[in-house]
Amino acid sequence: MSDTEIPKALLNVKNVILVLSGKGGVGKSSVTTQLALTLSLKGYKIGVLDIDLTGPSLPRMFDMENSKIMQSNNGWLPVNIPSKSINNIKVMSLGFLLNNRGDSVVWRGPKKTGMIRQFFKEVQWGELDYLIIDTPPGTSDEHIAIAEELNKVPEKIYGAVIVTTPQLVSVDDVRKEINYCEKAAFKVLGIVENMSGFVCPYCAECTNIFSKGGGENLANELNLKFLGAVPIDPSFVDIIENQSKLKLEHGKTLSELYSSSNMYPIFESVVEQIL
Ligand SMILES: Nc1ncnc2c1ncn2[C@@H]1O[C@H](COP(=O)(O)OP(=O)(O)OP(=O)(O)O)[C@@H](O)[C@H]1O
Ligand code: SF4
Repeated sequence: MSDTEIPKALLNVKNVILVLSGKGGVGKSSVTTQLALTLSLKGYKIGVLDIDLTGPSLPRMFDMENSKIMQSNNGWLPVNIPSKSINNIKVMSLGFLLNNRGDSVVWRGPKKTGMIRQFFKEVQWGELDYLIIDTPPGTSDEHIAIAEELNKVPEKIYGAVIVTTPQLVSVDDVRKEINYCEKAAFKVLGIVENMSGFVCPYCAECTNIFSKGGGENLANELNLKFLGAVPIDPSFVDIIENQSKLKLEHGKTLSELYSSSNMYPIFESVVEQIL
């Protein structure tokens, strides 16, 4: 059953960026948060929509696990990230609608499709420069629903960032994701190779645990932009998962913490290449 109603939630959204990966756990949500933070520090108004329905991880990554969505007369109000220094990122996630943190979402396809349509109709983003959508891994019911909604407003589709790890198994799955982008008429903005080597926190030596270069080779082969290699970096997990603790310990704001992190220059370069 298809629905022809224009996605009202995108009325004042200028551009939509999708973050995709063939496999789970390769760092899609982490890349989504880094893109959002980097773009916000450049002054853009950002929305982040977590469509990873069965594993919504953005509330944790933005340190907003206890947040709840408010309902207005016109729909759902997304939540501002809890930061004094960053006031231009709003987030919507199924995680905010669950009663308990540990609740699982075991839904069949039509229910997932219904929820995605509701996200595209109900969320009151207000004016946004970029809406970044974190998707589930692979090509599933959620991907079909996203493509159907976005293709009603093709002028808003900015493109897709594909995330992979360097190994061949992950890289092979990326080909399927690129195939999905072609079918859905999403421009591929480029490939990010995440977990590309491990940076030792003691001596800063980089060891290639999961090999290296798979993402870059694939980008070259398919004539796509290689946006950058992101190493496995314990400080990255720290910034993402322990924001409250770090802010308290160091007396720093989130923007100070993030802009002084090892990740910032890498994602600044990624963002420069896609803008
Ligand atoms: N470059 C990195 N360095 C260190 N840790 C990382 C890096 N990238 C991701 N991680 C960690 O790996 C875990 C998985 O990352 P993330 O949740 O972003 O993956 P995902 O692809 O979105 O997963 P899912 O398929 O479950 O949605 C997280 O704990 C995250 O903090
Ligand atoms: S990279 Fe160097 S400092 Fe880091 S664990 Fe290995 S030997 Fe030790």
